[in-house]
Amino acid sequence: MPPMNGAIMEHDGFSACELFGKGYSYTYDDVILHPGHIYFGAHEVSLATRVTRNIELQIPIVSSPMDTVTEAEMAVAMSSTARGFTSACVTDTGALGGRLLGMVTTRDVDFVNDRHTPLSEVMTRDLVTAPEGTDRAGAMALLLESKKGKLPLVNADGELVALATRAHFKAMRGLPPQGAPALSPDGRPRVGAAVGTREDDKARVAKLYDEGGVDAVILDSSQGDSTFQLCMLSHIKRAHPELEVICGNVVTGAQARRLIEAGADGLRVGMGSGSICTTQEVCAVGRGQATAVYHVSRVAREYGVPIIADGGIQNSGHITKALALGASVVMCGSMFAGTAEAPGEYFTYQGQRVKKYRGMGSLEAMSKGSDTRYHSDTQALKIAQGVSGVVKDKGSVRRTVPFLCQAVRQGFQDLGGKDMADVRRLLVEGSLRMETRSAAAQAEGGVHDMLAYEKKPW
Ligand SMILES: NC(=O)C1=CN([C@@H]2O[C@H](COP(=O)(O)OP(=O)(O)OC[C@H]3O[C@@H](n4cnc5c(N)ncnc54)[C@H](O)[C@@H]3O)[C@@H](O)[C@H]2O)C=CC1
Ligand SMILES: O=c1[nH]c(=O)c2[nH+]cn([C@@H]3O[C@H](COP(=O)(O)O)[C@@H](O)[C@H]3O)c2[nH]1
Ligand SMILES: [K+]
Repeated sequence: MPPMNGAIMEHDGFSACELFGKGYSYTYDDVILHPGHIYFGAHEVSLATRVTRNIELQIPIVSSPMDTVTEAEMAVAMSSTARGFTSACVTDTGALGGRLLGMVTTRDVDFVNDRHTPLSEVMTRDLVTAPEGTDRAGAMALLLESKKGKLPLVNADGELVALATRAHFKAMRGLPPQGAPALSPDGRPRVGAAVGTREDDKARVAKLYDEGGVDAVILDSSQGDSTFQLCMLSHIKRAHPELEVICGNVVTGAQARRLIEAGADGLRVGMGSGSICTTQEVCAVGRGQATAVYHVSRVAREYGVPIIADGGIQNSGHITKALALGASVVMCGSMFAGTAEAPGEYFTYQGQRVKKYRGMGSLEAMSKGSDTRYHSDTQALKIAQGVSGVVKDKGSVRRTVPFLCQAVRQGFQDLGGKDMADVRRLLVEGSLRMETRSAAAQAEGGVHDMLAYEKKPW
């Protein structure tokens, strides 16, 4: 049971409401959270959350919709599902949960030239299966024994519940446990896509929804409180009422309220906080990210709308702070740029293995693709709001993300919050205490007085 919180009685530190009401713009490093009381193990902490009103995720981390961060490979890895598909299970409903009828692999279709051949004519019906609940070790043993590549898991009624594959187990060797994938009720990996707010983006939304089967779209603007977003939002809600719409970006309660009242199912928070962003320098607008997250979350919570803290995340501590200050999800660009799953090839820069990372408002990105968004095809002057550069090789997100999540679980444990709702309760009732750090306190909080050291996060 959570204990009575002594911190309030001690009047130590400040509640978020007190700290963020003082007229300063703070970011994650300015603020330090006070520990609460630990009464559970870190392994008991659940990070399950919502990214929109109706979409649940198993972990509170998503990758940025940027052309040097997220394409198909990143999306597949972030949803914690198997890489690539060379086979398909056939069920009587055409979906997970239906009765398993057979399986089609490349061996069944390699020499079938008529692409209209029904799967029922070529599929393998005589399958080795395992009962629902078979664990990883059991599935691997069965794959070894049967010498098959695929092992469908079925329940007592013969309905498909999962598929274990040799390729997946091989790919996962040496990686930490990946956690449960984020799936829709019919078993598809959850996916969202970013769109603009111009007339031709309506056709893109229709394609994404009808053919791509996306669960959510993000209206992707630096300043989301615009007539353009309100028009696009109302169009999507009329044309595709089932599609969840995330609006943004916003940094104030007023912006948030207008978009939520117009029907936004989620909000993306952050203006100029990104590692590649120059918006605050160029346009003079934005907000310190911790302050932005807190104030937007206060308004969004009134409506039960989740918010995404977007930009400026540099470490697991920043993720814990963003979630503790009211975000339901964090969005990372630079953390995931330079990973194996990010688009682009590695190359050598000053002796280091690197990949390209660039802002979507950089001159380079504008002249490739996001060009027409800025009307720069018809206007002579291009004003960049981002930079283009390189980041170091960061390995695989399949390694990074499980460690980040474990670090956040430990952060939640230190705060005394068992899950997102618990941490939210601490914030709202004011028992989550915090204060700002002086420059010297920030230096003390980092590594100091070492002649040489290696900083290995995990
Ligand atoms: N989070 C952040 O701090 C920032 C993010 N970015 C990223 O850069 C990219 C581009 O952002 P934005 O420049 O804000 O893109 P945007 O497409 O929202 O806006 C580009 C320009 O087009 C105008 N516009 C949009 N819809 C219109 C319509 N229907 N009719 C006429 N004009 C219209 C806008 O007012 C703006 O001047 C996005 O990926 C965004 O996430 C850029 C700057 C800051
Ligand atoms: O001012 C900006 N100019 C840009 O060109 C730009 N491109 C992306 N973004 C935003 O930055 C976020 C990623 O930030 P991080 O690298 O810090 O994770 C992303 O998720 C975006 O919100 C931009 N902001
Ligand atoms: K910045």
